[in-house]
Amino acid sequence: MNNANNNFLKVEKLSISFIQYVRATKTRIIQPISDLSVDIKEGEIMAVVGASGSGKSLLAHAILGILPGNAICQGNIIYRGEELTDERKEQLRGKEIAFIPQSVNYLDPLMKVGKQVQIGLHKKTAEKQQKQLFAKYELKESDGELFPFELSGGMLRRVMFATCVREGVRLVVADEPTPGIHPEALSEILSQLADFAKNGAGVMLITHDIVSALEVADRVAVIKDGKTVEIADAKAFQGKGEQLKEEYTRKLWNALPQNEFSF
Ligand SMILES: Nc1ncnc2c1ncn2[C@@H]1O[C@H](COP(=O)(O)OP(=O)(O)OP(=O)(O)O)[C@@H](O)[C@H]1O
Ligand code: NI
Repeated sequence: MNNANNNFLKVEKLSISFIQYVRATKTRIIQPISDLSVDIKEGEIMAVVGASGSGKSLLAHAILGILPGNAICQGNIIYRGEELTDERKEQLRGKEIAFIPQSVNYLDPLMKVGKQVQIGLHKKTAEKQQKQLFAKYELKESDGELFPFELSGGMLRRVMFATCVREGVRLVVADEPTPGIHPEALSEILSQLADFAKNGAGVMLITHDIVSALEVADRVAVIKDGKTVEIADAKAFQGKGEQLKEEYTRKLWNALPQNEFSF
């Protein structure tokens, strides 16, 4: 591995705190992320797993530069050898760095979904490309004329996926892209992520679904209470987890329904 590749994306000792107003005059600080480090190489899929509330979405939002205004973010985020400043994040967001958000509320409620998928595509070919993307994600052509509230959760998720398939994408951050997706579309989404990686992009796949993630991930970062517990090769998730370093990771692995009875 050369140096440039190692420096593709490096999140080092990230901490995120929020100032909360308890009463009119009193404030307190909460720190959901305190010591989080993760890195992604070019062409690699890094799964980020952890319980609800462990800080996965905040990590994604920190990389994208879309944390709420009252968040205090410390630590380093290095992208392709350079500090990812707020300004840089804004420049790259939706272009080199694609985001599939966890909540479908990120879609514009007042814009037809077909139009939303056309944003960022070359004007001349946008409509054609959007239709191809719809076909790829098993959306009907007529669905493009619908507003977000007229689509099911699974359909919305597929629309969001289509919005990030763009030429020139180098980093894809997908925050729980698979819930509510039926099995065929799920494998399509996983293989799309694998395609991004094959084309040289780095992919961060945030998910609760370790089993699906392992189908495509190269490594897995395990997050607990805003800290990195372990970063393991996907291959280490087998048997009873003997190759995993941390007790917490082994427990997570062994608690999966298909592993529970393997003792
Ligand atoms: N704007 C905010 N202000 C205060 N606390 C916040 C804010 N956003 C998130 N948090 C807290 O930070 C913690 C981590 O939240 P985050 O959304 O990153 O969790 P997550 O791992 O993505 O969970 P899930 O799997 O349920 O999506 C939670 O305890 C949450 O309450
Ligand atoms: Ni989340």
